[in-house]
Amino acid sequence: MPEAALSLENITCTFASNESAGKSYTAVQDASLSIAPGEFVSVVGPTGCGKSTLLNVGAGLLAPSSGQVRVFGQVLQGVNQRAGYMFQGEALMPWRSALSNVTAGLEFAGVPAAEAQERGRDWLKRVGLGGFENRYPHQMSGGMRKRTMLAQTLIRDPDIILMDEPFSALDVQTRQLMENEVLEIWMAKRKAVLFITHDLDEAIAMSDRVVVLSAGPATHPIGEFGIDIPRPRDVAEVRTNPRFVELHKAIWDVLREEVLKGYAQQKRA
Ligand SMILES: Nc1ncnc2c1ncn2[C@@H]1O[C@H](COP(=O)(O)OP(=O)(O)OP(=O)(O)O)[C@@H](O)[C@H]1O
Repeated sequence: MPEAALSLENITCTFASNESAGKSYTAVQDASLSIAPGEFVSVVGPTGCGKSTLLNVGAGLLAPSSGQVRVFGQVLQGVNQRAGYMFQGEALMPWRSALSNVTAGLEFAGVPAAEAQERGRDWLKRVGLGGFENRYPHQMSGGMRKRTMLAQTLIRDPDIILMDEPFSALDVQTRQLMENEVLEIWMAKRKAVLFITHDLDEAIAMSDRVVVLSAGPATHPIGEFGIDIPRPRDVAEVRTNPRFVELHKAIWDVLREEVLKGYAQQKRA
């Protein structure tokens, strides 16, 4: 079997409880998940189940209580340098222009300013923001800010792309445009992607494989579905494909109960 780009092996994450001293909460328990080079994998699960926790472990931003992460076969220690991470919220620096936000990672890595700027302009064009280099985050729409974040994530050409509900704050049309753009970029580069979403339609439309997580506590994968719908795909059109409808039903059968459990837990909390 070829070496996985990213492999989470028997990950458990236990946090000290913020509410009651001395108590702990095991968000994730014995979760294993691996992504092949070039594979697009989505993880879906009920709200609060531990999706971001798993992604943070894969990014090397959170050390698991037990288990290990391998990146192209090497045990991960510290931050995952082969990965680019696109966060759920707004992560642009308000005092920097679009261009300067996009080039920040290159600057920090010591790339000469002229080269960084050239690559930055090129990436801004690729995400449809040519001509908006000098806009500051507050002068951009939500979609433009997300495009800037996408360029910021991809400019370092990471081998692994980690995305945490990157488009959840966008309106449906902008969201579909951006999903198609991400697919187009991914088709050209074929990097390993771990994509977190609570939106099953988005997961199926984008992915090679969809992994379903159980409701927390002690979240772990409970189902895995290969998405055998031909590419290239248009995320809006693919939804009417009979295979899409079939897969949606099969995955929802597994996910539905977990969503209900997650919802009941949130109401109790
Ligand atoms: N640093 C922390 N300390 C304590 N508890 C935490 C910490 N990080 C996460 N948790 C808890 O772990 C659980 C999983 O959180 P996580 O953010 O991974 O869920 P999620 O599935 O990404 O949520 P959402 O769908 O709302 O984005 C939650 O109950 C959360 O409160």
